Amino acid sequence: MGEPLVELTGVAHSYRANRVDVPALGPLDLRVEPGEFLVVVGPSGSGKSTLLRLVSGFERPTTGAVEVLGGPPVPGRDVGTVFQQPRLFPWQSVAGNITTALRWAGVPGADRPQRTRGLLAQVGLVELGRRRTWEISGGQQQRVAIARALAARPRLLLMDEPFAALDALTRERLQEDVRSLTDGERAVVFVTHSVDEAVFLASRVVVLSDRPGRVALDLPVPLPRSGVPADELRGSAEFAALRGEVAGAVRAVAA
Ligand SMILES: Nc1ncnc2c1ncn2[C@@H]1O[C@H](COP(=O)(O)OP(=O)(O)OP(=O)(O)O)[C@@H](O)[C@H]1O
Repeated sequence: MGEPLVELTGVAHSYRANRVDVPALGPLDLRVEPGEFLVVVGPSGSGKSTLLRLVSGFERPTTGAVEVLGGPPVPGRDVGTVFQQPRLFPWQSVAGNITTALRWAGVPGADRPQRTRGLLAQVGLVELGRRRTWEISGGQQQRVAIARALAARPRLLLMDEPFAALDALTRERLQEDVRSLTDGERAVVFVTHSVDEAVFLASRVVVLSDRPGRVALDLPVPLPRSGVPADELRGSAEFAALRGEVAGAVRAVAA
């Protein structure tokens, strides 16, 4: 095993609300290696978003240590993030949103047009660069959000229920595209409520228990990551078996 991209050691997090500590997550240990597509599933309120906030550095753990790339995470520097809502700038074009992200990432002005075109191509939106963000569909907006998150070439991509607001067909198409976002270098941590989505996307699924979330199941998903059509994969016996195992764990923690 190489150097982990993410390492959580004895991490627990509580929020303080109305003078009461509300335990939200942990204690838990978790490592994410380069190339992993980790999908986190768990009941509502089990601390999934809290986990992402700790990894992105927007929140510090109450106890334990969070390390990203070997040190404490610096918000906005180490990771790209995609949320449930695309959060695009409506006063900019599709391409403009991506160019702005490149500028924030410190990419020199002369390189930005070419990098913008490359990112548009990567998310299948070359034709739509000049449109305003309200002139494209919800699925296309979420593609722009993904391109924007990739602008800084982050080693780690965090995705917090990014497809929850999309229709089923659009959601499946985006899942097929997003599945290939990991490579030997990059890892993805993806949060969802959907067991099907988890098994389709993941190279590994973690199921969190009810609040405060702890690791109830940590399951490798050894499905092929290329060369098999998505429909065939979703219809396979291996897929069904893994889905059954994850669904069983989700039912058990919810009971
Ligand atoms: N800023 C906050 N202040 C107080 N409590 C909070 C805060 N943010 C989250 N919580 C509480 O911490 C717990 C975990 O919240 P979190 O949003 O991480 O869960 P989640 O698993 O992402 O939930 P969901 O699936 O519903 O999005 C919940 O009980 C929530 O009410």
